[in-house]
Amino acid sequence: MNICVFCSAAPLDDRYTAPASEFARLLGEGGHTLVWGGSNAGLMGELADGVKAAGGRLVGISVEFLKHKAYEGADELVTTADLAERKALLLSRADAVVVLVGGLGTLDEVTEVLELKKHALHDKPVVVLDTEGFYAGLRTQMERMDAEGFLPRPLAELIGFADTPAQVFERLKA
Ligand SMILES: CC(C)=CCNc1ncnc2c1ncn2[C@@H]1O[C@H](COP(=O)(O)O)[C@@H](O)[C@H]1O
Repeated sequence: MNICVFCSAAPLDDRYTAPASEFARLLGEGGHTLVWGGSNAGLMGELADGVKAAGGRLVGISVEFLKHKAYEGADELVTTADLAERKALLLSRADAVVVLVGGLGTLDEVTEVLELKKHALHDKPVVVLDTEGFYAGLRTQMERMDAEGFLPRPLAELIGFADTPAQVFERLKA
């Protein structure tokens, strides 16, 4: 399976990096391909290192203004002209999307994927690894949208939440 992962480009505390490394190991050992932003920065770099060490394939989709931070050692590295093109390519190369802890870049990416799914422009599974309850606030906000009629289809069809890396793969049936 080609699994697109959105996650932080920042160097993070062990309580965030350890579950991400476990996720990377399961992805690689499962014979999957990581499709990601192609950077060596922070958690993105650690994720790629973990997948590679576990024998997984790496497909990086970088962007012109960040290509100086591109990960060396990807099996395939594509550089897009801008962020919009990168987001489109990340999704088109994926069978499923997984969201690890992240900041505004991650939020931008997952929001776009969910908006496209809302409009039935794709139907790929989207699963959040909710490490340390990091996404509790976002989840509460989305549940309120769901409960109060802001979403045209049930939230549970758009996105799933997992507490552990193993649960992510159970949800993806991968
Ligand atoms: C120090 C430096 C120049 C880092 C390079 N920074 C980046 N390199 C590659 N992808 C990025 C970068 N910043 C944001 N992104 C994209 O946005 C997400 C990370 O943004 P954030 O840290 O969550 O907000 C990633 O999924 C990635 O696809």
